[in-house]
Amino acid sequence: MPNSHGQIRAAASLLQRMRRRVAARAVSVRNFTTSEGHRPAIIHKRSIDILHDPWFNKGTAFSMTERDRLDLRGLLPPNVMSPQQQIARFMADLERLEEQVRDGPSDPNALAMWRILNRLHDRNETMYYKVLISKIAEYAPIVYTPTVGLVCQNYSGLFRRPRGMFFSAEDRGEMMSMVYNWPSEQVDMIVVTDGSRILGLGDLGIQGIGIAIGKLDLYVAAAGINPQRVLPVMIDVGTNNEKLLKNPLYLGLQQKRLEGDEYISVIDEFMEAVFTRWPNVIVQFEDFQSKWAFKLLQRYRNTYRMFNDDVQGTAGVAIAGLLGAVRAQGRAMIDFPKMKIVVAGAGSAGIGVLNAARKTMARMLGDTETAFDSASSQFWVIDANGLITEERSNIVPEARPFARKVKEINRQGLKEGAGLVEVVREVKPDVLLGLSAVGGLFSKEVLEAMKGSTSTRPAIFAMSNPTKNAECTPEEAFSIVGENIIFASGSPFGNVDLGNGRIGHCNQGNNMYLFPGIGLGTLLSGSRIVSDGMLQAAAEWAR
Ligand SMILES: NC(=O)c1ccc[n+]([C@@H]2O[C@H](COP(=O)([O-])OP(=O)(O)OC[C@H]3O[C@@H](n4cnc5c(N)ncnc54)[C@H](O)[C@@H]3O)[C@@H](O)[C@H]2O)c1
Ligand SMILES: O=C(O)C[C@H](O)C(=O)O
Ligand SMILES: [Mg+2]
Repeated sequence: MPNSHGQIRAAASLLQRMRRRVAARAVSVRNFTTSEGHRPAIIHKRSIDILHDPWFNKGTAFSMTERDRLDLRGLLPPNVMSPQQQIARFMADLERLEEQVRDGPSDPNALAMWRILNRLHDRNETMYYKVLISKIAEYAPIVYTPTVGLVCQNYSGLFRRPRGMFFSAEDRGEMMSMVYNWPSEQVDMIVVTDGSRILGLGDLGIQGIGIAIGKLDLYVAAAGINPQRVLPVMIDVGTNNEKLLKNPLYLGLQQKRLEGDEYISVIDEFMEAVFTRWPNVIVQFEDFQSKWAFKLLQRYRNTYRMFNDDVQGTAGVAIAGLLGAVRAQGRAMIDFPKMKIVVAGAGSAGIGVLNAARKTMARMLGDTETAFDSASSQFWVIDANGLITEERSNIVPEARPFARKVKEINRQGLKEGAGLVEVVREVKPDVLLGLSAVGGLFSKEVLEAMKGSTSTRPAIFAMSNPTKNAECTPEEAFSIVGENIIFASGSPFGNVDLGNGRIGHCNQGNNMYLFPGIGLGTLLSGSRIVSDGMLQAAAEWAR
């Protein structure tokens, strides 16, 4: 460090000279980053370094002029390819596998497709997003749910190049300077996870970063966010997954998760650091176990531009689906508060949906306290211990507003802890919604019971992810409950052939249809926070 005025002046002038030299080496290349060719990009790299930088690499599509100006001549095969030719060459490989996946989805083939796409992501981001956007319906299930679940489960073995940032419990006190290690001056969108509840797959520790990467891919592909301005983040506070704790190849901290104030202090430090460097960033919390999801949302929602996708994004998509179901049942929208809804799962997702649905119903009923009470009585909530009533001991505070009154359910012939089949039989709901992470929970008996629904078109939303964790498949639902049902699943399933040219439609109810728009809307509007009203408006507009 300089310690006298003379040394400080010398250091300052050296810095000046270095800055000028760097500026002189910066090359302004027209038509560089965009295919349309009207936005110049400044790049402070030359030669092989450009080919190794996925933000700027264009591979064989570098024109001869660019090759000369960037010292690339001789570093690439001589034939200049158009971006279209490049994509055609790449697709030949991918489409062969795609056919196999279409003929019979299998984990190894889906993973092989993910590897090919991921390698392109690491080489040439511009081309990667062009490919992704061109076939988003086909490739979203590869870079996102369900294949991303498999990727997270195998992340330590699949890891080749880092993507995003890792903050660990070991980095306490360092995060404020660490954020400046990220190469991008501007970041618009961060998706952060602590890996504690990845889809329905449980605690995957550091391997959960895959989910943040997959979500941000959709921000770029669906919302048009600049790929240089997105940042996937993993906060590694340990893992309680015994298999990972014992695996010598596991890439995260091999210690039990931090709890209590220690845990919160890590997340606080991270939030302060990222909002100091990028005051306008939006932070999406993803796949935090429920006990932290609610607490952190309450802690930050009025201070920072942030939201929790599992609590709020899921709620928005579910409300859009529920309002769509009212319409599909041929009822007036104002009938929504009359719907009887059974929800299996009272975690971050289930409670998020319940809160938002209650709010929407109460608003339709006039937004009074009585309206809230009356709306609450439309829900029957079941968790791992059965029907939640006021008699439940150790009830989580977030579930309390939805606990059924004992007298009331006694009249229905139900009691605390009643099982799902019993509840469905007695309630005869219009909607059965699953966010339990339990594959097959909507068993034959449960679906048989749904045949007693008082609705002409009962709705079944099996929203848990990934595919194996879905509460039932569309085939099961259509074949057991009947052809008139309205069906949605969290992970993608194909439609069901009902014979005689009729199709049972499988809709997808996944927060992917909401979060890119929420992020983009927040960014464009310059809103200081992400309010419930914004999510509500998005849900009602989406239906
Ligand atoms: N489709 C979507 O957009 C979307 C969004 C968020 C979460 N999810 C999925 O929802 C699932 C749950 O997520 P979460 O964060 O709420 O998890 P969580 O672990 O916090 O909650 C799961 C809930 O299900 C309950 N449960 C467990 N076994 C049950 C059973 N046999 N019967 C009834 N309830 C049972 C638990 O008691 C708990 O209340 C996951 O699979 C996740 O992938 C889907
Ligand atoms: O990631 C998804 O596919 C949806 C949701 O956020 C989940 O946690 O399951
Ligand atoms: Mg999630």
